[in-house]
Amino acid sequence: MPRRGTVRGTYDSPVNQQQSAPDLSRFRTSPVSFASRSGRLTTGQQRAWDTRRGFYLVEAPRHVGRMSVDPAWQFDATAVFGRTAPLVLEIGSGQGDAIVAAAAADPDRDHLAVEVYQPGVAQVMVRADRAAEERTPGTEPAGLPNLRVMQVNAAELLDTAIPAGSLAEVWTFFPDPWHKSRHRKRRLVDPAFAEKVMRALRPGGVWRLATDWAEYADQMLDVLEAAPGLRNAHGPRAAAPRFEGRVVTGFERKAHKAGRDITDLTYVRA
Ligand SMILES: C[S@@+](CC[C@H](N)C(=O)[O-])C[C@H]1O[C@@H](n2cnc3c(N)ncnc32)[C@H](O)[C@@H]1O
Repeated sequence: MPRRGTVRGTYDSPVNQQQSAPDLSRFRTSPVSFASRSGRLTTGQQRAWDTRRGFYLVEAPRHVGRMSVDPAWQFDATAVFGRTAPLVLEIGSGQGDAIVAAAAADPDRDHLAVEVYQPGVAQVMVRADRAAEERTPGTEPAGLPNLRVMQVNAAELLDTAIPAGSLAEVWTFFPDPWHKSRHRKRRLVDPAFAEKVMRALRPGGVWRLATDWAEYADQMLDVLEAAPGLRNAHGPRAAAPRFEGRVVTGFERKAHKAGRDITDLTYVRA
């Protein structure tokens, strides 16, 4: 039986925390790639959360944890965006730097940011309204119509909610490295996760990754080169040139300061 503290730290908090006798069938049995943390929202983030989540946030019914997705639920891109267009999904979008810039620059594609950390989710909304306002200064921000955000575990979203073969691109920039050996099992990019991404990508769809941990880059290469149905766009075990849509974030700046190189990777679904 999992100890409550262990469950919260490694497996995502249960949905039914308020029950005095929790239903343990609704606890996760495998570790998640994120730490269960509740950050304070800034005033601007709180305002965006209160007033703009009706527009930007796509909510999914939960299953075994606060960030889980009910396996019966389906993401319907046509209903969400009101049109059919190529869809880019960013996993662990952080503060939304890359996905908001992409949505603002490319109105012909739709964009879905997936992030578990609430201040990050709210910051996507703040940035998106700012980008929309820059496009049409002086008007009340209607927002970026081709951007939405979800606060869920991306692994579950990809597993069951995203229709097979529906994504044009998946981005995974600076996934948490979990560098202590006892935490390695929490790394996002493993064979099971690669299988989920592969399933969700359309044929010819592209998975872009970046990391500043050389040893995680090696793990990514081991996993992705062995993944049936994925092909390295630049040749076996080759790094990709820096993806120009990958906006420089604090993670990259910190890595450079510490003398770590960034590895970009690009894989194409056969
Ligand atoms: C190191 S940060 C990088 C953020 C951003 N990609 C960047 O480059 O600035 C990793 C982010 O992934 C999020 N994350 C980790 N596991 C996740 C998961 N399973 N689903 C969604 N978000 C996740 C974390 O909350 C964190 O914000």
